[in-house]
Amino acid sequence: MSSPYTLILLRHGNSDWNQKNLFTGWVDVRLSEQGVAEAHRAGELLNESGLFPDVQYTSLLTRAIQTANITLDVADRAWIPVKRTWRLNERHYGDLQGKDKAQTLAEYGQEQFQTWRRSFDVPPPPIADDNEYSQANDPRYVGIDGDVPRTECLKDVIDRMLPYWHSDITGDLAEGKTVLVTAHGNSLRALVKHLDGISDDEIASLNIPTGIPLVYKLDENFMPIEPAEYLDPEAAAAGAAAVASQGKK
Ligand SMILES: O=C(O)[C@@H](CO)OP(=O)(O)O
Repeated sequence: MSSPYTLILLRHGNSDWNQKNLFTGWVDVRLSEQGVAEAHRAGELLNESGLFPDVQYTSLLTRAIQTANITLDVADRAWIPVKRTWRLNERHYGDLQGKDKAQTLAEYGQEQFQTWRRSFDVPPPPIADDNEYSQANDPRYVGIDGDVPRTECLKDVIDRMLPYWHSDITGDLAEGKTVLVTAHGNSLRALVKHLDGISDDEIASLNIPTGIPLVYKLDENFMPIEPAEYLDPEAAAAGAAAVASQGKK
């Protein structure tokens, strides 16, 4: 058997705060009109490729949930089981949550801005619990394992996401299910880093576009047999470049 397992990764569609160029993290914003259209297109791309998800994973954030719902509806798979976990949430952006990316770049300079956005192990300053964009008292996180984060770097995301990959997602893959994971720019960067064996330095230049399914064929160790493919490679390249240049507008 050349490709036992199929995994599809999908970053949520463009959100209201992507559109406004604000650091988002765990702030629960909704899809923009563009994001809704991207989620539709993602469903069409699944149809065109003959891919049929058997189980859906999402974060606890509305933009991922909306994307999953729309995509599955278009793909005529709205009936499949859905599993939601905070472990797939976007990286908590600490005190940057709610701040304008262009203003932050102008205020702190390119090096600090890039360190906060893309370094492996330097988190932004923590958010105060009384900040309007804190999740310290958000009822959806009651009972999560440990405290609600006040900030996270990519390494922190890997540390909370990968155990779930091993405990839950690979279990569904092992049963031969086609798994669709609808999550976020940085939680998916964390998973792609693991799957593609990307170094701590090189991951800085990897950006994931919104709304375009990325398909992995995995072996029995749940590692890629071949490079993953975006279902619309041209749009994916343009989308990734746009993410990389955020702040410069
Ligand atoms: O603001 C965020 O939460 C993320 C994703 O939108 O942004 P960035 O690409 O800057 O990590």
